[in-house]
Amino acid sequence: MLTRRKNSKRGGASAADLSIYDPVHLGIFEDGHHVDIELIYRNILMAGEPGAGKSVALNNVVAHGALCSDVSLWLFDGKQVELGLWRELSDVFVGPDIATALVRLEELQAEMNRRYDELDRVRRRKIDRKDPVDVIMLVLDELALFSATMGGKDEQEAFVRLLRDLVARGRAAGVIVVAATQRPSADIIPTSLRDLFGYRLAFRCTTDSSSDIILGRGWATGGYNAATIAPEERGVGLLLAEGGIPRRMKSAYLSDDEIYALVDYARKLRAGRIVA
Ligand SMILES: Nc1ncnc2c1ncn2[C@@H]1O[C@H](COP(=O)(O)OP(=O)(O)OP(=O)(O)O)[C@@H](O)[C@H]1O
Repeated sequence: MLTRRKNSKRGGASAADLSIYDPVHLGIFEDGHHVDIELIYRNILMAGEPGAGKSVALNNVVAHGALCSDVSLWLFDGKQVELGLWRELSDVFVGPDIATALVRLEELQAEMNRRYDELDRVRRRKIDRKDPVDVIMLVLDELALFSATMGGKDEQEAFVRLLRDLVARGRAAGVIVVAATQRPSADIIPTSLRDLFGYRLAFRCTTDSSSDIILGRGWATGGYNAATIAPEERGVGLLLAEGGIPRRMKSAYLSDDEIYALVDYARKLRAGRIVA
């Protein structure tokens, strides 16, 4: 048996809450279609210059996670304020503290390994909707603070090593990584890490090369270049889904008041006080 789900006080999803196996609404494409992404078994990287719209997009994903009866939220907030509104709903909240971040990532790695052992024991490849086990949504904002700013080189390298392992192997064990950075440079997002993200969302960048660091080499010369997004087009980005081509989209906007209302609602859902 896989671990029991922590959040599911009612023993399963009701019509009032969401599941991480449902698509996550991120915004709209420029042709007006909804951007609904399948985050289960995938990871997403968001990057772009300061003020381009990463936190707003991140909030959409965290909101979905918070409203799910099958998600544990692990929030790593290097700036302490971006994800702070969701803190009370999180199972784990890490501020700008590299030592704690490393301890928590090691715990998560151990949990992932344990889940793989159990899957192996029952001859399965991945967890699915029917398993009474939480999907762990690990949200990291701002990635660069953990991987390049705080702590010493050893700690930063350990952080990147652990993160790479979680992004590479976590999906089938129900670990989803959602990472954001305002520093799209090769030292923060090495290709070996970038390529593991099934979704990449590039908000406005200052250079063609930083756009390519997020999306992948060659997209800018092919006409998919986040440096061409105008500074005033906040929330506009290029979304690349594994195997596809980047598509221009605008993320849905959640005001602080809307986030507070969602936090209140999610708190009641998690306490089992709203049942369909
Ligand atoms: N989708 C959107 N619709 C409307 N306004 C938006 C949208 N996205 C961002 N904005 C506006 O841009 C501002 C900056 O966005 P956001 O905080 O998400 O940027 P950021 O990329 O996270 O910046 P930083 O890297 O400095 O944290 C928001 O406060 C909001 O006013």
